[in-house]
Amino acid sequence: MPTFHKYHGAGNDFILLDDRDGDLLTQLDQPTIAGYCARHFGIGADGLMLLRSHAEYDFEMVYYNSDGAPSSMCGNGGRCIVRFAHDLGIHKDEYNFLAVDGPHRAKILPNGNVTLEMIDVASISSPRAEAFVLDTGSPHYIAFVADAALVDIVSRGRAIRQSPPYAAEGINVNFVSGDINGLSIATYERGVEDETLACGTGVTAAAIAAVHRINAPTGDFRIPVRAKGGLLAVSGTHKEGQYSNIWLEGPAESVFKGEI
Ligand SMILES: N[C@@H](CCC[C@H](N)C(=O)O)C(=O)O
Repeated sequence: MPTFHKYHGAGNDFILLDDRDGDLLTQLDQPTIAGYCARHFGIGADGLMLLRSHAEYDFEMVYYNSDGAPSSMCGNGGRCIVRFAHDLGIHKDEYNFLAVDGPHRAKILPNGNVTLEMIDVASISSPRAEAFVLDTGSPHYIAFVADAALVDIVSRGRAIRQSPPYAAEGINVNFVSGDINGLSIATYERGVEDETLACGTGVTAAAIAAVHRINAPTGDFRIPVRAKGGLLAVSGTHKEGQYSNIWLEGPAESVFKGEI
């Protein structure tokens, strides 16, 4: 097996593999990926990604949750794979890569942060007061609470994730406090089945839900979001319940590399 690389985005950590030669995908089955991601018996990570060649894009991102199953979009993973591409010598002013939810643009900012364009959002439901469900590339349940730091994330998050409307497909569950001036968030992630220190699609969903919740007038927004593993920011444009030009910004850093 090749060299592996470990990255994190605000504490959401990933194993990255360079599969530009195209050999790895078929060698990796679910137990193998889950074994690499295992915290005590493996490398340890919330997910694993392959960076693959693509004829029309700078690269393709293939993402697996730590349970070893392929999953939907990972926002922090997308930001980390851009940093990984740069570290592999793929240098662009603006990256254009393909992920499971379609093409994404991204930039490495002068301060070292990576900003990633996320999919538009046009559909938000509210299953109960102060709760919102939306898809930002991955499905998210957002519950506004008085203080996200005081919530028992694993027990309350798991109960919602396993509840009848969501049990089959799964959902990521985020507890959020604050408002459009600044949010704090804690996330229970599907496919990790535990709390993670940050979740990029969850942070994006929380910021959009915060705008939606107050029925904000048409305009642009930029909301800092404090996750347990670091500070991110979400900017975008809101017009009559449609959210577009959404960018997720935050740290994306190399941790170490090794041989499997
Ligand atoms: N950590 C992620 C989300 C990864 C996918 C998620 N576990 C799911 O299955 O939906 C992020 O940063 O967005």
